[in-house]
Amino acid sequence: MLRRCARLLRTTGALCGPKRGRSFSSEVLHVDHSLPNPSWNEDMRLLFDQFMKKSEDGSWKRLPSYKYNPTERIEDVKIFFPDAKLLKEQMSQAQLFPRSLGEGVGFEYAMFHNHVEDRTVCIFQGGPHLQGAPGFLHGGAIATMIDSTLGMCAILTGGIAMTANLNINFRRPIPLCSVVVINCQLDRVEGRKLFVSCNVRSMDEKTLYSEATSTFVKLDPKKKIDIRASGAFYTNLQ
Ligand SMILES: CCCCC/C=C\C/C=C\C/C=C\C/C=C/CCCC(=O)SCCNC(=O)CCNC(=O)[C@H](O)C(C)(C)COP(=O)(O)OP(=O)(O)OC[C@H]1O[C@@H](n2cnc3c(N)ncnc32)[C@H](O)[C@@H]1OP(=O)(O)O
Repeated sequence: MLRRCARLLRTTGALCGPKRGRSFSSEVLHVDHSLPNPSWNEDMRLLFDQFMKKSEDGSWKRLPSYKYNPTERIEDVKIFFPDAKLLKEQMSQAQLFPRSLGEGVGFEYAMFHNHVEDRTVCIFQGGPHLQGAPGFLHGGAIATMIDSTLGMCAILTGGIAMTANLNINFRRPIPLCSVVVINCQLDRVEGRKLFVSCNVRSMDEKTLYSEATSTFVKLDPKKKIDIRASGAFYTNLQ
């Protein structure tokens, strides 16, 4: 496993150190990171191909994923924000956390959604920069992917919502650089509350790594979100 991680670090160039500066070119904006790249191991590719096959009849759909929140989504979210200009800047400049690390060293994942069954599946290969206990994934990294997958499931089935509550049971440690499957479903809807749950299993489904339940709350258009509070963020970056 450690050898596999070392190979990953070499192929992705992570040992060369961090790159300086930021690029906001449209080329960077439009790279879909939920497609196979050289850092994906065989298991990841196999699962990806299996889900692409399942997507052929339209029951499953691959969810594209970018470093930035796609500004096409702005129509869906702008009713919640009083300042549309600031929102647009935020969505196109700030990076989505799970896509903010270099290729292969952090979160490699692809999600698929089934609209009929209200289910979202994420295939996830956690790279060497997500280490917690030696040789295993950090719990926060696991929580990030669980939250992201549950979030997609909630948003795609119920509309724009935020995580209000997240409970995770970590049953077994997840080996670094292994591939796991996060299986999410919408359990029920009560008013603005969307109850979702998931399990995280090994590729052969024999090992149950984690289980989680979560409540997402659909945003209320009457309650505006003021992102001016993150003004310091822009000052520091520029
Ligand atoms: C705008 C964000 C979304 C934008 C998405 C845009 C595009 C999507 C594109 C790509 C998506 C990419 C990734 C998608 C995945 C994302 C996953 C990440 C999601 C997050 O990482 S997100 C960050 C962490 N998240 C927060 O930062 C939330 C902080 N929080 C709040 O902002 C408020 O708290 C809020 C809005 C949650 C509710 O506030 P509110 O004022 O609208 O609602 P209110 O309090 O009135 O509650 C209404 C009913 O929910 C019940 N309720 C409330 N809180 C509860 C709790 N904790 N447990 C159980 N029930 C709860 C009440 O009991 C009441 O229930 P009842 O109706 O029965 O009385």
